[in-house]
Amino acid sequence: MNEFLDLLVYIVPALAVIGLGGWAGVAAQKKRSARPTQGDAGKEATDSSDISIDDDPAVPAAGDVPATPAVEVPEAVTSRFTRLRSRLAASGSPLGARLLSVLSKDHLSEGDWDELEETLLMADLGAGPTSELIEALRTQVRVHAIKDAAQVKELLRTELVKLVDPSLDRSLKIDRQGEGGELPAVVMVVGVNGTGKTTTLGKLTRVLVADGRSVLLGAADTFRAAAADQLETWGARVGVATVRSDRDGADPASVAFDAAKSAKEQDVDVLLVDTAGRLQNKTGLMDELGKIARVVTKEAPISEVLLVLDATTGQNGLNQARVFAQVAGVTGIVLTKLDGTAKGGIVVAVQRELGVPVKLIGLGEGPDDLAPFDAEQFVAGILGD
Ligand SMILES: Nc1nc2c(ncn2[C@@H]2O[C@H](COP(=O)(O)OP(=O)(O)OP(=O)(O)O)[C@@H](O)[C@H]2O)c(=O)[nH]1
Repeated sequence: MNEFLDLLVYIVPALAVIGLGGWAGVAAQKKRSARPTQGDAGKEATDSSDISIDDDPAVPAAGDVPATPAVEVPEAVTSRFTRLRSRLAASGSPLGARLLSVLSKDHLSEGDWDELEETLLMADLGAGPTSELIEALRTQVRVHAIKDAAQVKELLRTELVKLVDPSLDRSLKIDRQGEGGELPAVVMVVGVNGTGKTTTLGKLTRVLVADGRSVLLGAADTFRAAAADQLETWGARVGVATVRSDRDGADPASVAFDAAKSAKEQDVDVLLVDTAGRLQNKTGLMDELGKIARVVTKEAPISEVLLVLDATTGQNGLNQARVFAQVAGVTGIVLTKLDGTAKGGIVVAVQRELGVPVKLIGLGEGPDDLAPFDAEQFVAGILGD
């Protein structure tokens, strides 16, 4: 459903939220199926004896049965927007405030321009975009003799939005595939350790479920023992099953294959595949990603490969991005941990570097702290609007 984020255009202005209208837009659409068929998913056999589907994720272990159903309803768009927007503003405002305080001076000295440059570089905007922005601002301020602080702010907003590039297609490819829509969409997350891959998939699961889509999770992170449990817990909270191996260190490609097979057999709308964190310089592990993708593709083409990057890692994140993009065919970036960092400039740097758009941003550890990326709203957040 390519309209996933496109609908932001219509809904966000009314909500004035950092792109959360995208979720609302999704919910407004007619869906092929309402909820995952958990019971059915559980009945499906998988090829490998040690790979299983938690057939009734919403039901807790015996002896621990609560009186009320355990399945949660994801937080409503209207109640999360203020919280998320203020987080982005809080993390971005040191940058915005510093830029504006310098630009609002009557006369900008060479020292002031240097300070601006330094501020932008420290926000991880990257050398190229920084000099472009400084150049554009210098020209405009000089030519139009701009002194008024409000005018300066608008100028800065326009130039920053240009750099972030609102024209990029940021829609998530989560439509069913195949000529008659007989195949599920397959979304895979990749990235180095601890960037927030599992958490992002958990949050995304909630969004898709709230949207009325049936989802299956594939725990192909067999390296970290707790990763499959973590994913399973995320799924269980919203009644989504997880295909996983009961054996630590199992072949991740085998789990991914079984997940894809089950997703197809169960006719779910979207399969989300988690992968283990891996350093971009470990060739064997990077090759493993290719293998996972190849076996999944035997069942259904991969719709999205999302590279999950920790926004606080700066230049190092860019190095990771380059290698993952080459090896794993990344189609979108998820920038996590944007709460609590003033390094939002990485959005521009990573998009330029890869030619791949930032599609989602993580703004906290909470279950609903994920938002579609929107250039204007992001810049507004940075400027502390
Ligand atoms: N503040 C903040 N924390 C986040 C965000 N996204 C994830 N985290 C936290 O980052 C930590 C790592 O998240 P995981 O989802 O386990 O990361 P991972 O990439 O799956 O980890 P590996 O499988 O070990 O590679 C957890 O403590 C998450 O709660 C975010 O947007 N903001």
